[in-house]
Amino acid sequence: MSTAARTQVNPLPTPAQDRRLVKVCGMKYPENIAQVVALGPDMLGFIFAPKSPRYAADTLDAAQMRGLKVPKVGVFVNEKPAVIRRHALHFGLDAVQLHGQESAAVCAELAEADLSVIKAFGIGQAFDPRHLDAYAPHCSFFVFDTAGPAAGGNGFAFNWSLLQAYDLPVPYLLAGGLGTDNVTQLKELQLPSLAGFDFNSKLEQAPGLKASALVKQVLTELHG
Ligand SMILES: O=C(O)c1ccccc1NCC(=O)[C@H](O)[C@H](O)COP(=O)(O)O
Repeated sequence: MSTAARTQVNPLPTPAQDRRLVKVCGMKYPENIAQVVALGPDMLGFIFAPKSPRYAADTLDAAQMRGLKVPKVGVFVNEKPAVIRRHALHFGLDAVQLHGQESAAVCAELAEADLSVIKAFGIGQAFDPRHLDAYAPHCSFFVFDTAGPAAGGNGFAFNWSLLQAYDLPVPYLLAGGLGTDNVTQLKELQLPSLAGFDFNSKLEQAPGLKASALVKQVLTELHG
């Protein structure tokens, strides 16, 4: 019999009108992962983009990852589908978040390989939902993040009111510069198909190391 740890499978959460989902992204260290999981986020994100200071492939513990009882989202930037699938298998990822210029065809290929796909889009001064039509059939969620110098983790917000134009059926997470300074605004935010929030650099002590007190504060504010 194999001694390899079996993978805990966690379906992505279902969006609900009265409860915004909270994803804590950019987790890197096993002990910190255990601390944050204990606080009850809806999803955790792990960065597999080599240029990121949150690059996690070398620090994660695969056995811990496979046993986590929270949906695990691997974040990739313009990575080859074969590499994405290898990481997904090794770390027991439940979903992949594509944070570069990946095509709708790449999303379809990964979805056909039984991975839940989250496609991220960087938003600058304008937003046209028609650019997303081809992605919709293959994605469980979108992420709308601030366009900036880095692929992600830029730490500042975009003009959220641009999302009033959103009219697709795919639920989305809002990202970019979310933290304890704007969580009260987030709580009141009304936007079409908004499912939740993706927190990252503003909850950190150092890149990839989340401050439990800050994570707890946003979870308490949003979930009570
Ligand atoms: O966080 C990173 O370092 C990163 C690097 C490359 C691609 C994506 C990355 N983060 C993905 C996320 O989902 C972040 O939560 C999102 O960009 C928002 O980050 P922040 O502005 O720091 O809140």
